[in-house]
Amino acid sequence: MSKVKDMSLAPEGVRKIEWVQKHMPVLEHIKEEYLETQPFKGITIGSCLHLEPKTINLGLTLMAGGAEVAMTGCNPLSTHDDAVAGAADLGLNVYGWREQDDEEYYQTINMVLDHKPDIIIDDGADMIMVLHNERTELLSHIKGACEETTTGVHRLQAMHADGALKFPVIAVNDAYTKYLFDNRYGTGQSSFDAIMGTTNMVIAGKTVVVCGYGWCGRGLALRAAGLGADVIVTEVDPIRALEARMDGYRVMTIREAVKQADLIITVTGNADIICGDDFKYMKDGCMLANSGHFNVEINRPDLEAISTEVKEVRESIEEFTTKDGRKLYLLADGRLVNLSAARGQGHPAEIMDMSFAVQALSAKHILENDLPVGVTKAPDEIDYNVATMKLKAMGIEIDSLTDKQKAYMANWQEGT
Ligand SMILES: NC(=O)c1ccc[n+]([C@@H]2O[C@H](COP(=O)([O-])OP(=O)(O)OC[C@H]3O[C@@H](n4cnc5c(N)ncnc54)[C@H](O)[C@@H]3O)[C@@H](O)[C@H]2O)c1
Ligand SMILES: N[C@@H](CCSC[C@H]1O[C@@H](n2cnc3c(=O)[nH]cnc32)[C@H](O)[C@@H]1O)C(=O)O
Repeated sequence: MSKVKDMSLAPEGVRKIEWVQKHMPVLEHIKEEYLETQPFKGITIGSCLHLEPKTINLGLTLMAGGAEVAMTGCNPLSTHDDAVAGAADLGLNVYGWREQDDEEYYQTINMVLDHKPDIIIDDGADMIMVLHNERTELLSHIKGACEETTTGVHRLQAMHADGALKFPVIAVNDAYTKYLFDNRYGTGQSSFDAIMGTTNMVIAGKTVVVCGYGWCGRGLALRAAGLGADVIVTEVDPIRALEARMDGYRVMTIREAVKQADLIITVTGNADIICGDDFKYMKDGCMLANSGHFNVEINRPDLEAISTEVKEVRESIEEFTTKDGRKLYLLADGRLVNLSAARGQGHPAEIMDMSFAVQALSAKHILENDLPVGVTKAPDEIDYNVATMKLKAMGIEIDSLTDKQKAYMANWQEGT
């Protein structure tokens, strides 16, 4: 069963899915293995992930392993209508279309839950919240869930601390082969890909402010500098602020940074990073984008409050004319620019290859182990497995420890 916008887009969707499959060798390897071993026979997996070709390939991997798979999107703007049509054509249950309103967004989450999933794969924890708040009759059926992103992990940890979480969750985000690559290099590349594609503007010579120097922020600052920007970082954590400074960026408060910015990218997972009077200090023409979470990092109502006119001047670009006559530009409604902008394609396939390999292996881990209720990291074995497969696919060989080296590392008596 499926609910998508236009099934005539299926051939193009299938073409795009086939393209990413050529660039996701680790997931393809797991798919072949699952086809043989059928770890998910008789199991239903429900996912709430950005619906685009790479995610569909994860769905196909789980289906190859014997699962009934039902998928919906985790963001109202990020679904690719051709990819979901292709997915439906290839036998997945898929519910979603681009530009859903809030009601439709939660309706399609419920459509997935109607399949009575045993395992949930979530991104941002919206599906897990619906399960705990509205579909409590399904809770006892759930064997566990995997969470894709930093903020989802934070929400679930907070939920567990309150005693509210009712099943085990694997924090896929916290695997090394996820955040070190996806959050850093993935967000760094795909955000600029989307910003440049959306605006058709140059980055070189611009002052780019990156708010938040976590794993995503590090990637964004690195790519901004590589593109020739003058990079400013804002932080609230003194250690990360210091790291940003020593990595070569200017560090200052947001109030100072907004005065100099040509482009501001928020990537904190926090709310109200740009709000209130911040908008009053911005230069005419300043562009605003978010690559963090939901649409709360840039406070749109506060921007509207100082504006006399708002209009879409180019696809995924809104122009706000302020009362004092400046023009400020908000990209993709302040939602994740790399996925929500019409030209956002999300992370490169080679990156999602690793993130989704961790997802596919973690889902199997949930089935095969009696995990405690709570949020746990994916086992190191999964991480090393994925890294080893990725290196192999890249044709890279590395050394291994000799017995003598192992003995030396385990020894505490030998000194100078
Ligand atoms: N766009 C994408 O594709 C993508 C990919 C991965 C993660 N994410 C999301 O991006 C966000 C960041 O993820 P991360 O892994 O980098 O998290 P992280 O925890 O490593 O980093 C977040 C940083 O933001 C800082 N911060 C918090 N409040 C701040 C404030 N008011 N001003 C300045 N800095 C502040 C924190 O101190 C921290 O250093 C999360 O919401 C995550 O879910 C998006
Ligand atoms: N659902 C929330 C949460 C942030 S999504 C951030 C996650 O998106 C994931 N992501 C980035 N690019 C892609 C992609 O192309 N396909 C699927 N997921 C992606 C990435 O792993 C990251 O952890 C929201 O939309 O606001």
